[in-house]
Amino acid sequence: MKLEEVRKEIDQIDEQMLNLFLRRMDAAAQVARIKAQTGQPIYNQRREQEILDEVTKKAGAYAAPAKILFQTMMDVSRALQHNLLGGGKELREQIEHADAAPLRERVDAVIACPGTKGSFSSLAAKNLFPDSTLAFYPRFYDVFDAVKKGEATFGVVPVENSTAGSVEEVYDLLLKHRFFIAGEEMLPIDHCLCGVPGATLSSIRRIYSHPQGLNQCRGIIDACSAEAVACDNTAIAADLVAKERDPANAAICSAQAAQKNGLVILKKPAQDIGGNTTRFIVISRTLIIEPEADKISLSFSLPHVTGSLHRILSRFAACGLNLTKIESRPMENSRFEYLFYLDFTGSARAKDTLSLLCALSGDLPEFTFLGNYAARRESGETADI
Ligand SMILES: O=C(O)C(=O)C[C@]1(C(=O)O)C=C[C@@H](O)C=C1
Repeated sequence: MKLEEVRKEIDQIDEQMLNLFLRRMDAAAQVARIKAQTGQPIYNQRREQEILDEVTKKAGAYAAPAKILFQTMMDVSRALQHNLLGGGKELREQIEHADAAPLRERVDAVIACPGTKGSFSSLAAKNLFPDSTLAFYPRFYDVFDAVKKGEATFGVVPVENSTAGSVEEVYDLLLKHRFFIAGEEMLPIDHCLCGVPGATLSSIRRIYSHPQGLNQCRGIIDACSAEAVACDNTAIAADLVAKERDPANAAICSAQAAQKNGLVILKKPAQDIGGNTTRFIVISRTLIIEPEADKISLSFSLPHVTGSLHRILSRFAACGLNLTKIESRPMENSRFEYLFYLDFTGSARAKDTLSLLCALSGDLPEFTFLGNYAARRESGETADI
């Protein structure tokens, strides 16, 4: 057979398959109506397993891909049923009625930042909320606590760095509190190695910073043969070095934090890799979706079943949503079970995306919509505070 002839055959098969798929979806819609009348749940694991067992038995050499195909068909069938029965109604209402006032205009807001004046998070907060009041808390934990208690309207915390990777503690706190993400900022991070006046590169024996700062500046720590000492925050490290007045101590922090504490800069930039950039997020107890929001964050858990993550991701892809970040974190009180955290490009107000989110909220264990906000593609300026 010639290529053109085989392709003709494929076209015919596809047409038949498409018609059968449409019939299958109509049948699933009928099942949804019956389930609504009889009060049965949409997901029926036993029925799905029976179908998959049958497919595996009959598909011979193609058993594995046939299973993926049928499992995907049942995923979309369930999504249709959720939508028909108004699944995710609460989420739909929440998104449709979300506050849309821009962050920059919230002059009365109090912004919780980790560390002290000069911390990188506070520089990011100043860019995001130029006219708001900043309040400082020692640790990321305390920032989340301040937002939880209502002491602060929002919190600004780092989530990932281009050299050292994710700030796992912040992901864990976010997944624990299930706060919304209302915005993000990216900052070029130029670290300084600094000490008290009189300190030199050869007098340094201990270097204090947040573990992220230490990880981004391994080269200079090794060159000084110094001990790396972890602190809650880079600006707190600067404060500590200033108070101890020992020329053997140094901090890795921002130039602003060094200046504020009267420290001298021994090396700038102190980081190993150029273009060092950190991404920060704004955490909020209430859902805020600014008009230009184009990034969606969510989390869910998944059963340990072959292809379960792949199937979810393919549903996002089918909606035209591009995955920009995925993170898995261990779930509390369960061994080797994970919560997945995902960022996608997209607007939750777009019809198809909203339908997908609503369907997933009824379908996925522990599903949480974490927000829709304006993605930053370029680094912001490092503000002076
Ligand atoms: O048979 C059902 O109960 C259906 O809702 C149909 C169907 C399917 O698409 O085959 C969809 C969802 C259920 O989890 C099981 C099967």
